[in-house]
Amino acid sequence: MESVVFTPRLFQQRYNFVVSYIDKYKPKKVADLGCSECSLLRRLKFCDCIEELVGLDIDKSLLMEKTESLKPLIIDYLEPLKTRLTVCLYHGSVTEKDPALLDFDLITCIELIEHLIEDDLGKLRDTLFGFMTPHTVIISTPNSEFNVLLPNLTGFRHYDHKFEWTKKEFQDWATKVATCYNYSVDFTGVGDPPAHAKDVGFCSQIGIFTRNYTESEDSLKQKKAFKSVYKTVLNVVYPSLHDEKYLRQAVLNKALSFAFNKKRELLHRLFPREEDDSTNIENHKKSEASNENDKHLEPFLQGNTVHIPIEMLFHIPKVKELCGSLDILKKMIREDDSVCSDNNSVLYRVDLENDYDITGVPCW
Ligand SMILES: C[S@@+](CC[C@H](N)C(=O)[O-])C[C@H]1O[C@@H](n2cnc3c(N)ncnc32)[C@H](O)[C@@H]1O
Ligand SMILES: [Mg+2]
Repeated sequence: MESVVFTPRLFQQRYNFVVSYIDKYKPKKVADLGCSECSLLRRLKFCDCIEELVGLDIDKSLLMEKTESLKPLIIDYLEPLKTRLTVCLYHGSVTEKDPALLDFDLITCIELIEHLIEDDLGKLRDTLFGFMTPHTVIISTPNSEFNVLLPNLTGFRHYDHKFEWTKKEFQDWATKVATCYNYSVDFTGVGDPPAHAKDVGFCSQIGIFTRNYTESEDSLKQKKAFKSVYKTVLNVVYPSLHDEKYLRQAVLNKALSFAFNKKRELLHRLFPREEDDSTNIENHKKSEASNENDKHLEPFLQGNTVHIPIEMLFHIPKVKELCGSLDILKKMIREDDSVCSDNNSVLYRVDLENDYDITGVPCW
């Protein structure tokens, strides 16, 4: 038989499906049940709208192995997120009720349900739709009708699967669940069948459940009083521009690296290395003359100090966007001990005779 090749690979198509859903509906609180090696969570970390991202799995060793990959990297500190983001991993079972998973906008179960014995599937149904009650649930599971197209497959697709359902079996189960817990459900899937076997349907079938009612504050409050049973494996808050410390750092990184380059450019212009002294002095004079007119927007040299006007730094689009007003930028610069400044300029003292500035860094 002609083998079926998925491009992108099937698991990636499942993740892409979730990411597209998130891009469209912008949920803020998202949880992935049976998150396994956290591959989906690592992708969801980059969805701007998500403020709280949670993974739950019963396999603690898998979670422990992957905690590092969900912690902020150096780049996350250098380029803080615009939104807040907290990432939590819990060790626990989808059959247990814990307030940590209440009040979510979206909960995904990607290739999870087929790993549960009948009794646990019943408990998941009750926990997910009767206790967690997120606004939306996305469940994916193998479509057993597709199996005839998978070469060399005997039995189930994975040794741990407890069942694999036809389209009708999944849709019957999902429709019953939806009716029972007051959700609506739509069906789709990923992994297109080949043209000659369209009837088998998608390789992975997907149900999207949407809650039909608004949860009352009272009901939520009662459930929040439940005892916690999940064990926290990871709880990290990503650096975000909502945090004054990271906002200040992001503004100063941008503004001061720009100021430093402007200082170098100015000194290059005024004192080209190949030039003789008389040209240097002429350049210097010209520069001082022109700067009288627009000192607030052009760097200039006065005595042995380079002035980089703060107003000029404020016109860097990113700096303007981040700090909003010139006064705030001035305050941030004034309060940073590592920067020498007066109220109008960032100042660099330079040792013109030796081509070095006072910090020992070559001037140009
Ligand atoms: C096939 S893997 C899921 C893969 C993952 N969702 C993905 O798409 O990359 C099934 C996962 O469900 C987890 N699991 C099985 N029973 C569970 C339960 N009762 N509670 C939580 N997780 C469970 C397993 O440990 C495993 O990591
Ligand atoms: Mg599976």
